[in-house]
Amino acid sequence: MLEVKNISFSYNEDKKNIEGLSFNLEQGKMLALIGESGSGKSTILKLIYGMLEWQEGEIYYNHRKLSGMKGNLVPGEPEFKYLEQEFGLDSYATVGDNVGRFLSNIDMDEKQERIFFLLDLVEMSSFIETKCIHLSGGQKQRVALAKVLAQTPSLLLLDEPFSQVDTFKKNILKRAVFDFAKENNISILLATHEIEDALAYADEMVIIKDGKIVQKNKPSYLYKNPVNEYVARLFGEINIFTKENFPELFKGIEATKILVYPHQLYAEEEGELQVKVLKSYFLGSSYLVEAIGQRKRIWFSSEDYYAIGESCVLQIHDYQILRE
Ligand SMILES: Nc1ncnc2c1ncn2[C@@H]1O[C@H](COP(=O)(O)OP(=O)(O)OP(=O)(O)O)[C@@H](O)[C@H]1O
Repeated sequence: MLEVKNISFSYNEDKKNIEGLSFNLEQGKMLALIGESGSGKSTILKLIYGMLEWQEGEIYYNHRKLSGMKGNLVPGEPEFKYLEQEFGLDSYATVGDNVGRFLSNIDMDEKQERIFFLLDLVEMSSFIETKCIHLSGGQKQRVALAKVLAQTPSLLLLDEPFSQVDTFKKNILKRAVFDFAKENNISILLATHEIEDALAYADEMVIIKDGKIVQKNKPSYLYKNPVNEYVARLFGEINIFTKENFPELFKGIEATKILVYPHQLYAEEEGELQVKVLKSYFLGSSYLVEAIGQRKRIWFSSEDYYAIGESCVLQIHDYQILRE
């Protein structure tokens, strides 16, 4: 179990980049750190890995207090692996050599087998003899993933691990990596902008803003109960209605601000909200329709296509109350 207790950290004296951060991560589980760019996700990974020195608080791993940067001759906790945004590969070594770099040479057949297994997992086995300098960004990222998995770490710190992998490969790769981690009881701390990764795979999500935790809970709980607009907006195109701007929508609703996801707004014969369509985005099984009503942008889902300029009336079928 990883226990982060009340950690604060500043790069310089002007401001705290991380403030009073506390969370736990049980062995074999996945926790996703989500937040806008500059909120502090990478800094948190670097602190836990031991590449930066925190000024306040404590971090424990399996009840052992981590001493951070000052406690290790070489930065980095030995049982942890960190996949940074820059990948950390040796460009002039082959793909196979990069993945096998820290594996034992005692049994060379076993080593080769392990390298091949991991490259197969990330669908890069045909590049085993290729020098990394000749790979694309997405291919490098896949090799880097195989490399951090090579020694089966007990905690994996991943910073935007699929950012350069194309959509075509992304889902296969995510499943392979996250399933491998589950089967091997590897804990994952994942920093990402991609909310879909967190929703589908994370056991818990920690939402970060300006170095502080805004909310933490299971993905399904956060989706249904975001504390404020910042958390709600992480879930994509949403509608926030205030009683002040849309009083007609608040009949029978005891709140002053509500969140309505696009799939909770239906175009119907009768409704409270008159809108004009700006654009329909085809999503495969449905359309996401962008419209304007009372000078505000409104998003709703529809099975039908709506043309630009078309008018329709929307009805709220469900909503979430925003407390802040
Ligand atoms: N080496 C550094 N020196 C000074 N300030 C830094 C340094 N690295 C990051 N920061 C600042 O710390 C804050 C958090 O940065 P961090 O990289 O952790 O954010 P992030 O959430 O990972 O962003 P992104 O999603 O863009 O990677 C930002 O305000 C950033 O400008």
